[in-house]
Amino acid sequence: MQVQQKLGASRAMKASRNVQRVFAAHSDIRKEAALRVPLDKAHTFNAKFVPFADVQSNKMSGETYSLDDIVYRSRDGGLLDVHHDMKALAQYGPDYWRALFDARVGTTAWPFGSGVWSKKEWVLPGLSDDDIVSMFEGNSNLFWAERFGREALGMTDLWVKQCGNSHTGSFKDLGMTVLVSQVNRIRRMNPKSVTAVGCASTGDTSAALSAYCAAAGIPSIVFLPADKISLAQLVQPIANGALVLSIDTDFDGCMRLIKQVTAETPIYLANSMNSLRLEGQKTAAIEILQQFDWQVPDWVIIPGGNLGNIYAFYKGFKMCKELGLVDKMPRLVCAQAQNANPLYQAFAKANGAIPEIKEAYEPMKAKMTFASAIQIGDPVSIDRAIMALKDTNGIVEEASEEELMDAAARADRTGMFNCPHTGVALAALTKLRERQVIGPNDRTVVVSTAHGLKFTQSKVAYHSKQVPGMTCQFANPPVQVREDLGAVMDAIKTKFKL
Ligand SMILES: Cc1ncc(COP(=O)(O)O)c(C=O)c1O
Ligand SMILES: N[C@@H](CCOP(=O)(O)O)C(=O)O
Repeated sequence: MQVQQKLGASRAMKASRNVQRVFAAHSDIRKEAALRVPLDKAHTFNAKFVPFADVQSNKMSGETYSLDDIVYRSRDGGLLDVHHDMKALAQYGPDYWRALFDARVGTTAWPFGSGVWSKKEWVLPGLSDDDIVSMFEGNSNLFWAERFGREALGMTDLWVKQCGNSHTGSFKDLGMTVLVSQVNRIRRMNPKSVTAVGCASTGDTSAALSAYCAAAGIPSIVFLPADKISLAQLVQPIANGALVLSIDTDFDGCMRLIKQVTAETPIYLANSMNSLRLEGQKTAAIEILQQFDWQVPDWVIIPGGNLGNIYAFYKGFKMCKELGLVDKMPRLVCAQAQNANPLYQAFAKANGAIPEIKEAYEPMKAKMTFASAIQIGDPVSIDRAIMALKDTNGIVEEASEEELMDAAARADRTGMFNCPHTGVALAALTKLRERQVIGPNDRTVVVSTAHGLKFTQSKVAYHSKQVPGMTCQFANPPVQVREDLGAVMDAIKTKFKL
């Protein structure tokens, strides 16, 4: 044991040195990366696709696919998962991995300046650094929501992980860098294999896909439900040069179509049904642990739509536990909008008994919600989400339109600028605090999934009190004033009771 610890520590020091930039006479950081001393020539890390059912049952059937294969489903039509050689990773010990990941944070060394690729050995270990398409995504801030926690919820240890403070304004960048990098490799090996990359989207996936494809010079195509996404989201793929199809259906309809199109053409599927995406998204969980100096929070609350992200978080936490970087798992909460809540309905029907959720589950027709990016009635990753909840003693909670808008607006009053989906998570937290499920001193992380600036239409409607049937109790409408000192002074006196 001691020998392993010693080995771990010396390898960790070596690992830290490995991160340093080579500062050759090149201005190109890709070339610098090629000159870097390899981590360990002997390493045998590798990853492949396996049926998700094998992961669920913890029994490998022997059905596997290379990550270079264009395959989204197992032989029996089930989901796939990216399976890492955990034995090879375990040879290096927790000190090694912690030191390596910590040493890479915030560098400009290619590709480790990215929060995703700083964990490359756990993401896509076989990918050449040169195939990576990255905008140094990740490393998002995790901040102490001191005033909101204290005043609104009586909490001392509330944190918000700002995954929306990212290149295209949502957590989707984390998954898209991985997927587009892998496509880049596949196209390099066989240029005719993938003509374009496509997705169905409620706005954020399409923004991330089109940006990463544009960075790599790969054509992209996005299927959007007409009139159901925000203007800021719509303009992103347009600006990045994607083929934008605005389709007269909802997200679930777009998803059905893209599945058919990608099954019949050399268009590669970029939705989270493709498990490559989740390999990038899982790094946000590892980052949270790293930001807490490898301490595990009690709760992590995640807004859920297509339900890939909750599984990605679970997988990130689980890998850290399995490889000994931490000693427990947080409890996960999936927060859904009441108007698009198939998982919540099943959870309620099963009286919270997670093993019974699958039987109780029924897809639904999702209704309009301000949390438009999670207006999804038939989530592709339902089985993945159930596994994540089962293994973490998880909970599902819902938020009505008024609850989610109020929660976002109330938290905004303490300096945040939340998207409605983060509002769903904050409303779920409020309910769990009211019922004392989450305690006043429990360390709790709310995952903020998108930037509020992508959803200004809903905020304007709320603050103008233009939402039918909603009190908008935290509205702060602008005061219209004439260009006149007296009128200005009156407005100030009224507000501050001068
Ligand atoms: C802003 C935002 N929050 C939350 C989600 C939910 O993530 P998932 O679909 O992985 O459950 C999505 C996308 O669905 C999203 O775009
Ligand atoms: N909110 C998503 C919906 C699609 O989810 P995905 O993770 O399966 O791509 C979006 O922004 O499109």
